[in-house]
Amino acid sequence: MARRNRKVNKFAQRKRDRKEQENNPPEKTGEDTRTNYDDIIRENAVFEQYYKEQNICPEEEWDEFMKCLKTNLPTAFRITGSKCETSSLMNIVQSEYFSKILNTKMNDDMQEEDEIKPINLPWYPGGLAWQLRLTRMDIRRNEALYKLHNFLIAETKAGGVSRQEAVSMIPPVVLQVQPHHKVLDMCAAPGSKTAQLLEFLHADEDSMPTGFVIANDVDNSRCYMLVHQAKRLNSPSILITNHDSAVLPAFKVTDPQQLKFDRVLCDVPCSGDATMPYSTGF
Ligand SMILES: C[S@@+](CC[C@H](N)C(=O)[O-])C[C@H]1O[C@@H](n2cnc3c(N)ncnc32)[C@H](O)[C@@H]1O
Repeated sequence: MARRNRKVNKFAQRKRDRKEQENNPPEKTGEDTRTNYDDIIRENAVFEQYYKEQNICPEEEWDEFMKCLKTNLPTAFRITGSKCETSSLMNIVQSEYFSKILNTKMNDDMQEEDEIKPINLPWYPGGLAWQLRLTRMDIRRNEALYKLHNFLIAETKAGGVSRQEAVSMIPPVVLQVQPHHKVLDMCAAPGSKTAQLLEFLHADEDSMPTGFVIANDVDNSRCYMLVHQAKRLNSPSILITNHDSAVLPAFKVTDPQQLKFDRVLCDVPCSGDATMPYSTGF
């Protein structure tokens, strides 16, 4: 009962905060120095030469390939939290924000209506993941998008929403983590996938998971991002370690003596070359 009351109070407070933050975006720390991709890299001969030498696409498709690399990625996010919280938040997102966006009359210089339409990612468990095009220009010019943007920032901070590219959401879904699983996330920072693993671990709300997630990263400063994730999600079922995964020592436990994992995620660094959009700041 006490737990339920705490949830209700927390939700009522969040509702009040949400109303306030909708019109007042959270303060930004420091000057926003982010720049559109086109302004950062107009031409990069070395980059192009490198990829041409890999022969990754026929010469006649080169321009199309480069155009594709320069396309801004859509904004994608997941609704997180307990079942009761996620369904309430889903209702709010759909009734208060998406419906207003869909009813918005688009200006001539904005994106086409179809492009702005929020898309539910059908493969994500519980239908909790969404994707939409949310460019800085549109946020500035459209009140419904501006409010959604502020809402997403506030909810991300509160732990109700996690911003994550759709493609990055796939590996933890495929792993099918169960509450009893012992999970190792070898290259975990900043922790988007760790957060998903934890959410799947806590899928049964009536009992605490018997499994856990060990989230490791070689970079000490990035490990603090993992600490932030753990605090944000309020889970006691995570252990953060700071080690080179290539030489990760065996974890000694009392019974059995050496810890064996049910699931291992190894999300090694990539070039990032295919994802060079500009950010909306969310
Ligand atoms: C692609 S990022 C991981 C993103 C993360 N899985 C997520 O979803 O938020 C790669 C991470 O691997 C870490 N890393 C690189 N070499 C490593 C190593 N030898 N051992 C452990 N972590 C390593 C980097 O510090 C970086 O944080």
